[in-house]
Amino acid sequence: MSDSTLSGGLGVSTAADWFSLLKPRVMSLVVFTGAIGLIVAPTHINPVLAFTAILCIALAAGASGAINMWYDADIDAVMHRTASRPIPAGRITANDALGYGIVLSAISVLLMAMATNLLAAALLALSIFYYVFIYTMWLKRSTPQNIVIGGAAGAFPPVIGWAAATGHVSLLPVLLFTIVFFWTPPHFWSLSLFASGDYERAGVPMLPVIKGPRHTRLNVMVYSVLLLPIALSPYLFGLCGLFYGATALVLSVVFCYYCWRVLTDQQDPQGHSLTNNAPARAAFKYSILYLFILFGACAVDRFI
Ligand code: HEM
Ligand SMILES: CC(C)=CCC/C(C)=C/CC/C(C)=C/COP(=O)(O)OP(=O)(O)O
Repeated sequence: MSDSTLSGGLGVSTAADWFSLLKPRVMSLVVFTGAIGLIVAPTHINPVLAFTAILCIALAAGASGAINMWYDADIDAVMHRTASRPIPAGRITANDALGYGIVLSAISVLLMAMATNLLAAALLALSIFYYVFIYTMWLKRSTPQNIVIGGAAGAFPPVIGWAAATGHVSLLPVLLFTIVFFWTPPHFWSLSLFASGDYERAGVPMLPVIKGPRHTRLNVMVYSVLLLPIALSPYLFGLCGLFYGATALVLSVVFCYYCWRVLTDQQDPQGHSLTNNAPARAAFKYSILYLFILFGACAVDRFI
């Protein structure tokens, strides 16, 4: 426990506040995809080192989340969804969060280098750099394509997991990267359809704010269709078996259906939802289930 002061007032931070700076719920899926990258790699790695590598991915993802919250404290304070986070609520100072993020980032990269290899550590450092500098500091506030380009940061973990186990990168982890890359737009733009008021208030140029809901719905649909063959590609390239292929097909067709519901949601003439964005909320929830099951199937496929 520690006392923290922000210009707005005095707050007392709890361990839960420090934990929440790591964005644990979002990061759980990031860490899961990283763990799967490690598990499906052909090389056997000592279980203690494997656990350490996964811990490093979790630490790095969390640390970059804390640095993101330091940088974004101004917009987080304006958005309803984020206003109660520890920095805007005044329970942790922005500087403390920055120091925490930097220290954890350094520990994660050094520990990864010691426990596994330099390639995994370098990729881990690159993903922190990408999320903090490319997405958070540069793209997020400057272009509605922010999450397409910036989303690459969240796609690195399976490659890092694979590299930690093998010391190199090959086709399967690259395909897993590509899956997360094409999954991110329908995941985030579904959410942005029902959270666009927040982004508009904060002046963040997310797609629905700049191009409107109709254009965003179309993009959600297009990316879900593009994702279908990409999700199937590990099977089509012979790197995963029929179990994975069938799971990917069913999951992806269902995802396309959810996105179709987003596209054809009842709308007013400006394209605003008349159903409180029920289809977009459903597609967002499903997107998370989709990636968990798809990556889970990839691992199961290796062992059957
Ligand atoms: C630039 C890319 C991305 C953006 C902008 C984004 C944005 C968001 C936002 C704003 C939320 C709502 C979080 C909240 O209310 O606290 C969310 C939820 C979530 N995201 Fe993403 N996301 C991105 C990529 C990813 C990636 C790559 C993953 C994992 C591989 C992921 C996993 C999740 C999960 C699991 C949740 C649900 C958290 C919960 O249960 O509250 N996201 N995302
Ligand atoms: C290993 C490693 C470093 C992985 C990086 C993980 C990563 C980049 C995840 C991206 C997902 C994410 C938290 C987006 C939040 O966007 P936002 O910051 O705009 O969301 P917010 O409005 O909730 O702050």
